[in-house]
Amino acid sequence: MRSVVLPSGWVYQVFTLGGAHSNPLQVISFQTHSTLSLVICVDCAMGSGPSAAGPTDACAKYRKEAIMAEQKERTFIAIKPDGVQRGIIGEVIKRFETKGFKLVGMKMLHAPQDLLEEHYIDLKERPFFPTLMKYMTSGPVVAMVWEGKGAVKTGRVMLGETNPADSKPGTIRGDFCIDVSKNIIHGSDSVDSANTEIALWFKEGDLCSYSSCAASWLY
Ligand SMILES: O=P(O)(O)OP(=O)(O)OP(=O)(O)OC[C@H]1O[C@@H](n2cnc3c(O)ncnc32)[C@H](O)[C@@H]1O
Ligand SMILES: Nc1ncnc2c1ncn2[C@@H]1O[C@H](COP(=O)(O)OP(=O)(O)O)[C@@H](O)[C@H]1O
Repeated sequence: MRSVVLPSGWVYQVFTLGGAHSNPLQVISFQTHSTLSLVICVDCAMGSGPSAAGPTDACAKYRKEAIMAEQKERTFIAIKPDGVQRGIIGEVIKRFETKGFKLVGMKMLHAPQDLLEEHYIDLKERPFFPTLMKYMTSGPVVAMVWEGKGAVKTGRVMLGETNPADSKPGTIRGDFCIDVSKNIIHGSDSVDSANTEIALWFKEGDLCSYSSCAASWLY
């Protein structure tokens, strides 16, 4: 049996996959925080059984499913009232579209106060919270869900820093705004918060699952 020493902060888990798989398959997943980094089949990793002839069919199938799941990561992006009023909706959509992300949900709404209080619950004790609520209820917002590999992390890079003054040119906040209290756009900061925010702003039936003909040119 082979053994590995994991760098600090990494964990591994061994589990058995059944269900959709024709053969029950035991896999080891290596993770750091919530990021799935590597999944390997026990047969292949341990050099026993079918691995002598290469990865098992089930392993290859699981890997393919894991890659496809990676491409389905979703992030919640909202154009704030100042972004709507300043006519930046099209520019934001253009940037996410031309990057290669897939739009799977979008709606314009006057966000109710209770929704915003839930959305910004972590900031409730911050001194600027009342200003933030006044700002976010000052006009309609455009709520969107974008899908693609690394959508959360890359989405944040595309947005820039919270304070536009710290945002590099080329980022949305770096190019289109000046002040932290009017920073035109929101983007989820982790996969977990993306899932929470999407569930808060959208009902499951509001989102569209579809294949994009561009996928094979992107991945
Ligand atoms: O949630 P989003 O809106 O994407 O923002 P963020 O992740 O970049 O940043 P924070 O949660 O720290 O702050 C949430 C928002 O609160 C506002 N905000 C943060 N700090 C602020 C401050 O010092 N004064 C006024 N508004 C502030 C600003 O609109 C931020 O985008
Ligand atoms: N110091 C601040 N003053 C005014 N508004 C702020 C300040 N910090 C954050 N905000 C507002 O609160 C929002 C949420 O903050 P936060 O979640 O920290 O950042 P981000 O929006 O980049 O995820 C910001 O986008 C911004 O609109």
